[in-house]
Amino acid sequence: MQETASAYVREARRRFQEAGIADAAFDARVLVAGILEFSGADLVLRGDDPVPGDVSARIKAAIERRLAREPVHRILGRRDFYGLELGLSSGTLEPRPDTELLVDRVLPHLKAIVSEKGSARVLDLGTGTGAICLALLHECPQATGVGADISADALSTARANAEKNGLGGRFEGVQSSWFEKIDGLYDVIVSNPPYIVTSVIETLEPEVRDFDPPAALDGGTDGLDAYRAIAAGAKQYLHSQGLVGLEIGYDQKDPVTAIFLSQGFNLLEEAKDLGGNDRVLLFCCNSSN
Ligand SMILES: C[S@@+](CC[C@H](N)C(=O)[O-])C[C@H]1O[C@@H](n2cnc3c(N)ncnc32)[C@H](O)[C@@H]1O
Repeated sequence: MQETASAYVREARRRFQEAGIADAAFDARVLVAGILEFSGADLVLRGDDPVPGDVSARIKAAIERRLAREPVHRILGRRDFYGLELGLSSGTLEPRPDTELLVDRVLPHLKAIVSEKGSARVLDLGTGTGAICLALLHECPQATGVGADISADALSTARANAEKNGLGGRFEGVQSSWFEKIDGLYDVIVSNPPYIVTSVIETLEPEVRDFDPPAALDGGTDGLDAYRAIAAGAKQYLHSQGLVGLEIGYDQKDPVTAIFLSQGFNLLEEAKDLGGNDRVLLFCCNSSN
């Protein structure tokens, strides 16, 4: 085979299709372009340039890893989220496009708080790569944030992502099980917690089941453990006008709402993802409680 980017894309696409990988053509392009650090346009304009031997070896190894069902962005070690490039590690979930909806919905509230108070504090529980908190801080330069996670590996990745994106001065990583090591008051608490029912995890696609860390997926026997912990603690760490923004599983709107109502919150907003599934809930404090 002639060792050019185009030839590697064709080979990867063919082998991914033969292996039954769903988005074979897309994955082949993203993987090969990602290793070459090519844009989509580069792939067309420089597709017939010879690929140096060391890079060829990396492309071949990456194709084998994808055939073993490792996701493309995990192989590349990075993924874009809300316009930021985030590094990934074994202790982090790969941030999903659906989670950008949580940022979309929280952002106008965060900006309103900043225009009223001049600043705002964000707490991201289960921060992983730092995705949600860093996106909010990037969009809102007057805000500062704490990203908390139980995983030391995730926190060191989140801190590195903050530095890499010029947000290191406004982001602090704290190793904590939910609120355990958290101090102070926040204007916004956000979380995309683990919410998969434990018994469902083994039925997930291998890309998720075998490569996302279990602590990022496992929500306990009914998938709701994290929401109960967050609802039970949130009021103590929120300013009176503060809000909680959550990502949820497609079938969790009613039980998560019930959990937060039982702790004295009001449902402020709900949003569906592009697939039409319930995905985001925003709660505010109920001042009568
Ligand atoms: C679904 S991932 C979300 C990661 C990131 N926020 C995102 O949206 O891409 C859930 C995160 O919660 C963390 N986590 C799990 N149990 C936790 C706990 N008891 N306290 C704090 N974080 C926890 C996991 O390590 C993981 O990083």
